[in-house]
Amino acid sequence: MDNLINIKGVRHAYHTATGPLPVLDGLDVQVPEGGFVAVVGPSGCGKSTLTRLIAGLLIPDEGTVQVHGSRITGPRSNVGMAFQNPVLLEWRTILENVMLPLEIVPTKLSKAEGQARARKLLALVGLEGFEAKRPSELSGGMKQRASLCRALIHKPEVLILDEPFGALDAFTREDLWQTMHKVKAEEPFTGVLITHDLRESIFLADQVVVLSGRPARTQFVMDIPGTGLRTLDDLYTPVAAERLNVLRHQIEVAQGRVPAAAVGPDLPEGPGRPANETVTGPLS
Ligand SMILES: Nc1ncnc2c1ncn2[C@@H]1O[C@H](COP(=O)(O)OP(=O)(O)OP(=O)(O)O)[C@@H](O)[C@H]1O
Repeated sequence: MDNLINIKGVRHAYHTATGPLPVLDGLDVQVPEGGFVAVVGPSGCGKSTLTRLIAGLLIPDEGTVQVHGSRITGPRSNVGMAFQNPVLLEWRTILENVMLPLEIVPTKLSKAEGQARARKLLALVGLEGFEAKRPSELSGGMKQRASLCRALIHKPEVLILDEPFGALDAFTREDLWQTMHKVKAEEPFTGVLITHDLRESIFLADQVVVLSGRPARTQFVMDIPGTGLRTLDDLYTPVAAERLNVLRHQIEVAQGRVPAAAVGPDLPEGPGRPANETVTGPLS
């Protein structure tokens, strides 16, 4: 499968009042068309910076960021984004909030088609009947569902999710994970998920990329084989437990709490074994 997103050898420093702050130092991430990659790593290592690169909001000092083979040179409209804070506009209904990108991003959809699509997406995430409500009438989880619909309304080439479930309670979060699987089946997208939750990463993504501490490089890549719907039971299997162990170990390496050379937990043999669990360098 061709890579829709191709990030190679990216280095970047922010210029701050106290001098340059190197944030990325050898970032390699590839996302095939229709793929869903989760990015995990220590706090402040540069995960959100990676999303800005994909959205074209930041041009790297070195290396390349390509989408569909074209180098990104500026902000891109064909990206959908959802964040930890859903930021819905109180003076608009939920339906109008979901339709907002259609007023900003060039689209071939008529107003009626846009409205029909917004209604379809809201029904898909379980918000049928809430179209005329205001954001303050919705729970945190419902707002996040609406935010997801808004991110998808214009059929973006890439969906970027920056910790969208981070502020939700555990049960609501798990509900949203299952909704995400449903959405992906009905409205296929190419996605990049930033998360601190390793369970979330292996439940949702088909590849997990671990970044090192800042300045971040691609430290470890784990494929999560198997496509299609996953159930929460899949998180309680021995294979899932081993994957979480391996990822937790990699995070400890990234945090500098254990040396990189330390031997990680063993992975089970068999069909569920991640394809490249021993990869400790860049993807390429
Ligand atoms: N515009 C900016 N100017 C200067 N420094 C910045 C800017 N944006 C981010 N930083 C710094 O760059 C580093 C990486 O930030 P980034 O938000 O990408 O990390 P993160 O991995 O997403 O963090 P977290 O896990 O805490 O959400 C941090 O030290 C942050 O303070």
